[in-house]
Amino acid sequence: MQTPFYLIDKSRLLTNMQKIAWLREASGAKSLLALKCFATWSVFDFMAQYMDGSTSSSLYEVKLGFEKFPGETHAYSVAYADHEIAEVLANCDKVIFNSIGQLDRFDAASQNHIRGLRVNPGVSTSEFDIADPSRPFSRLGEHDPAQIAAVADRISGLMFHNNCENDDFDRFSEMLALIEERFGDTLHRMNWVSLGGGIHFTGAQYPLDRLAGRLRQFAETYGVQVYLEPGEAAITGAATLEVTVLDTLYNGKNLAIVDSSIEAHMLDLLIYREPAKIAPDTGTHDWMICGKSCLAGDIFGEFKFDAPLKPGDRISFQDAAGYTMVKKNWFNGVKMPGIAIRELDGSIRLVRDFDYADFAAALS
Ligand SMILES: Cc1ncc(COP(=O)(O)O)c(C=O)c1O
Ligand SMILES: NCCCCNCC[C@H](N)C(=O)O
Repeated sequence: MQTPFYLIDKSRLLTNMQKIAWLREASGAKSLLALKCFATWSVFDFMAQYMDGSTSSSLYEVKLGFEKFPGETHAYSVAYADHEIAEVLANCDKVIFNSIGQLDRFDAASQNHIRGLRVNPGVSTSEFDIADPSRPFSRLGEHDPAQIAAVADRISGLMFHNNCENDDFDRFSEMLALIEERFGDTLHRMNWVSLGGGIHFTGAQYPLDRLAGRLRQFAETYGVQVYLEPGEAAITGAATLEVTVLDTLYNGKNLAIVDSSIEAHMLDLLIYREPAKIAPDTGTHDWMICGKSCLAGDIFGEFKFDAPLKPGDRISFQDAAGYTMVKKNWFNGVKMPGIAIRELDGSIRLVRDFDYADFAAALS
């Protein structure tokens, strides 16, 4: 198969899916895939056997979830436009407005729909200012308990999303306690509550049983159906980006140029200034792996290999599912990676490829 391509490994995906299904069984909490993180719909039918549906950040995502991900479809967006709302409502089971302004604006249009409101509790676990939903002056949700209580009879649910890559159960629990303290009265008036994404509960060491107990207790206290919106937790470790070395140079360090680009194919890493990962990253030969775009800093990272790299060598970058395929772009006209799936029986099939016509069609 011609590189570059993303390779989704269903057996790795299954490990996460089984934990998600266990959590639902043990806690009653439903999990909806956050399509902003992962929207590769060829594996939606597989994931839907373990998850309860999908949630979205836009009209197009909600349509994709409604069409391709069996189960419930939640609609959320930081802001809907007037011309979008009818189509949004036609493609969802619940709509969650980001602000009271949007709830008011679309009050008549959404009157016969199940409606919710995003609440910003003012605390988060994000270590990145750019990804901190509770950063100062955040636009992500309403924060004033009195104003939220005043519209409670027009909604039946609340959505909180304030965790970010949080693998610390105690921190999650403490933040939930703050939410209960601040918004408890309104929570008692709701039928459902989404606690968003960002909880790394599929991690190897995560105390899943404690999370299940806490979610069940929360649901019973307020008499609500709890939802989670895992993105990363659902697909972490489930895909690689497969690339080939095209050329090597030496400029104080060993450099290998591959047929891909971090800016075009793993952009999230560049945004957060994190290196890519390879496994194993051992050996006595140190190499910097670079992308083929013109960006001087198009560098995947520095890794260890057993032997010097040479043109034709294959490299797999790990963890290439979340916020990766959804952000791929046509910078420099670098060939967009295809998408392949490794089935549970080990066979690999290419489900999408991109060519010059796709590049040309992306602009006009
Ligand atoms: C409202 C909402 N739900 C869920 C998620 C998914 O978060 P994660 O991929 O960290 O689990 C996000 C991330 O932006 C979000 O904003
Ligand atoms: N690995 C670097 C941090 C990633 C942060 N992901 C953010 C997810 C989402 N956009 C959010 O805002 O919670």
